[in-house]
Amino acid sequence: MTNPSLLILPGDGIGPEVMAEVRKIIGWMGDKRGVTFDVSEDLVGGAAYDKHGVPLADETMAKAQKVDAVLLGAVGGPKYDDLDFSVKPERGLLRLRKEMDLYSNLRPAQCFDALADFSSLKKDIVSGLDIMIVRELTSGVYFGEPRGIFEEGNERVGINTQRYTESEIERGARSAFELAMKRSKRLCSMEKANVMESGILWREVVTHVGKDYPEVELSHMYADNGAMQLVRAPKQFDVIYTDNLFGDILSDCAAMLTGSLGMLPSASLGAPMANGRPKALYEPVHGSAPDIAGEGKANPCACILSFAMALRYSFDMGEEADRLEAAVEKVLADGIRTGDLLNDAGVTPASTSEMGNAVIAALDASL
Ligand SMILES: NC(=O)c1ccc[n+]([C@@H]2O[C@H](COP(=O)([O-])OP(=O)(O)OC[C@H]3O[C@@H](n4cnc5c(N)ncnc54)[C@H](O)[C@@H]3O)[C@@H](O)[C@H]2O)c1
Ligand SMILES: CC(C)[C@H](C(=O)O)[C@@H](O)C(=O)O
Ligand SMILES: [Mg+2]
Repeated sequence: MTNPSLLILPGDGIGPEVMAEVRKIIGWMGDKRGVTFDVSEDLVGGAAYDKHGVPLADETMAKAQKVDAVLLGAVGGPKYDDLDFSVKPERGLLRLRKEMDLYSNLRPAQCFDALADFSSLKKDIVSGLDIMIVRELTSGVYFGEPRGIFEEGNERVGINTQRYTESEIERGARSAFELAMKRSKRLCSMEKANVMESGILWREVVTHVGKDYPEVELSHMYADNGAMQLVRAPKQFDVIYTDNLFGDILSDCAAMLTGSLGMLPSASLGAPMANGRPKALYEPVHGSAPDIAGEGKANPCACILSFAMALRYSFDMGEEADRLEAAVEKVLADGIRTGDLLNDAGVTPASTSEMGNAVIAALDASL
């Protein structure tokens, strides 16, 4: 049997720093669990632009299409702010999502007990929180045409188009309903049907798909209210299904419920490949964090937990994923924290690599 294959794209800023900790875990799995991955590595984002003049080389795209799963760190940074839009680092990530057709983006927000005190919200509001945002990832205003900056009379106009077909809404909805079936059978769909035609269609299609899942309790909410409800009473939600842009914003918002953006993993899944595994890319929800890049301060948990999602969703290794998640939880419970999870100036934060080493020690202790 061939080993499962992984393409690692560390990217920019703190991307390579947090990915180094995932590499340690991949090594540990080979040494201690007899699970070996065929790992290749390549460039994405600004790092790819520096070498190839594009944020994702065609060869890298082709490799991503072939592997069982892609792990991505983060892209972007101020160095690239003035680049032409077509070669900005973020375009590399968007190309991967679009060409791999990764339409279902799972962004879980789970508040570990050890961090309940650390959230900016009151402990009883977030403690025990475990929600899943399903973000449609390959359409909507991120990709709709027409788009661009055009001359209009004596000024310019910037245009982006929110566009959704029924089938795009439907396939994402099915993935959200399937997840709801495995969880507590509650799904809340968020759009703005009060002001957007695409929102009206969204609500209709999701309602229609819901007829195939009679056990799932479906509700609808305007996305602005959804943002407010997420900070008012987040535990009312289980699975949330929403569009590309609302999902981007709502998931950053949900991140703070867990204590830090440095805690939120994600899985971007597409249709099954010939081997039955879904096309997949795993990445932390956070970006390249230019304000702390290069200082060894980044929290690697989001990237490590993204790898745990890869074990679960791409490789059917649910027990190994549970073990890794439990190891992260133990490290946090033991009080080992990077700076984003500390507010006591008297405590020295763990570095990125100390945090990764602590996870390895917790994994060792779990055997
Ligand atoms: N998936 C991605 O690659 C991705 C996601 C979001 C933003 N970006 C890009 O990253 C760049 C910076 O964007 P931004 O500053 O708006 O968002 P960001 O997520 O990079 O940072 C926001 C804040 O959170 C902190 N933070 C983020 N991740 C952290 C971690 N792991 N540990 C500790 N602190 C962490 C940062 O220090 C910063 O203060 C931009 O170029 C943006 O386009 C990329
Ligand atoms: C970097 C950017 C393209 C990306 C997005 O907007 O989708 C990011 O914010 C995310 O949340 O993954
Ligand atoms: Mg985002």
